Formats: sequence, structure tokens, C-alpha cells
Amino acid sequence: MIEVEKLSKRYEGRPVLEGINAVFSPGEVTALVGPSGGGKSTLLRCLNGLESFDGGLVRVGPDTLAPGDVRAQGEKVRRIRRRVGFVFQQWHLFAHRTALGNVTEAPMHVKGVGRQEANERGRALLAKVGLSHREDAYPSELSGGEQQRVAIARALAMEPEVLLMDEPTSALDPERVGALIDLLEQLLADGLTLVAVTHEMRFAYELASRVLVLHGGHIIEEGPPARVLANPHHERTRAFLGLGRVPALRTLGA
Ligand SMILES: Nc1ncnc2c1ncn2[C@@H]1O[C@H](COP(=O)(O)OP(=O)(O)OP(=O)(O)O)[C@@H](O)[C@H]1O
Repeated sequence: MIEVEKLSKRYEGRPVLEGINAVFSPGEVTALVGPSGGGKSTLLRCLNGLESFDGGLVRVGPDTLAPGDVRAQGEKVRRIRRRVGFVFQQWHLFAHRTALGNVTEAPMHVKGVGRQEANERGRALLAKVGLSHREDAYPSELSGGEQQRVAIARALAMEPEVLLMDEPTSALDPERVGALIDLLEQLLADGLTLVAVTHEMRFAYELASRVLVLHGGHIIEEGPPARVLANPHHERTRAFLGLGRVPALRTLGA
């Protein structure tokens, strides 16, 4: 479970997150959506101690991060990063390690797991993401979708309670978006908590149990995807989703 209380963050004196309160419960899938610059990626990075903040708290299980803790980089931050996995938008795989090497690196070097055990678990994870046949391939030999699946297996290798994903669909064609949704659905059956920043409404609609809309550093709306995406209450959410603009498009096409 992650709890965020009155979280605020400024860049160069400019507020980018203001008084954010949110709870991410076990097994829940949250899609963070909203217009560009609204603070989605910044909030995501605050949830596992990748980003420092100026006010409020982030509670991850028994550990509480306060302003200044992230800069200090203490043991608490390291514990939180182990509990909360992160899949970056560009995956950031180690170019000189195979798919299996990428997946076993952190358990061996951060958790001190022995090579044989790390390899066994790594192979099981690569099987889970459908990549058993590619375990000896290097990232440059893998497709974008395959690299992403290695990045997901690598994050899962640390056995996180929560997985954070920044724009998981941005580099995928529509067919691969469907495959990613299927894969995550399988992984979620194991009880993982997922928080994803996304611009892909299909992803939010099909996978999320709830949608949070961020605008100007505030959560302006939240609720189940079927309600928020089909019948948003906030005018800014309606504008972001392009609702009410269809007649104008029809005129253009006529
Ligand atoms: N390192 C940084 N230094 C200064 N300003 C930053 C930095 N990172 C982000 N910002 C600013 O903070 C605000 C929030 O950015 P953030 O990336 O969290 O938004 P976002 O909602 O994820 O946007 P997008 O959908 O475009 O990725 C933006 O105005 C952005 O310009």
C-alpha cells in the first residue's frame, strides 16, 4: 500500500504538485491521466523515492518519506525502491547484458541472491512474459515490445509489492498495446498493485480499476474508468478527452 498525504513539489520555485492526497491499495490498478505538464510523471517518481519533494509525506508500507529523505538517499529510500518497482518509458536495459542477465542483475547485486537461484527465477519470469526463447538475446537484438517485456520481468525480479509504469504504451503499436494489457492482466492476477501514467485511454479503460486525472498539479477528478472517461464531471477532463468536440470534427470532414 502507498499513501500520499498533502504532497507538494516545486521546480525552480514553480509548483508542479500541490496538496496531493491519494491511496494506492493492494491489487488496485490506477491510471494517472491528464493533459501534458499536469504532474503525472513527477507524482509517479515521488511514489518510489526517485524524486524529492517539498511538502507532505509518502508512506510505503511501514516506511514514511518526508521532504529531504530522498536527497539524503538513506536506507529507507533503498528499502522503498526495492518494494516499489519502476518500468521506465524507454526501458533502460543494460545494453551489454542478455535478457536473462538484465533480469538477474538486481536480485544478485542488490539482494545478494546466488547466481543459480537468480537464473532459475529469471528464467521463470522470462517465461511468464513469453520470452523463454530469447533469454540469451541482447537488447539490440530484441524488438521494442520484447525489450519492454524484459524490463517488466526485470522489475518483477525484485518481487515488488507495487509496480509503477511511465507511459507503458507510448512505443507500442495498437496490437502490442493489446498484448501488454493481456500480459499485465495475468500478472495482476498474482495480486500486484499497479500505477501507470498513460495517454492511452484504451489502456486505462481496459485495465484500470480507477482513473486519477491530474491537471496543474492537482487531482481534479477520480473514479472508475467507465465513469470518468465516459462521463467526466470536471470541465477540464472533458476538454482533455476531447468530449463535446465531435460536431466540430464532423463539420471539418464534411
Ligand atoms: N527536471 C525538471 N526541471 C524543471 N521542470 C520540470 C522538470 N521535470 C518536469 N518539470 C515540469 O514540471 C511539470 C510537470 O511535469 P511532468 O513531467 O510531471 O508532467 P506530465 O503530466 O507527466 O506531462 P507529460 O504528459 O507531458 O509527460 C511540467 O511543467 C514540467 O515542465
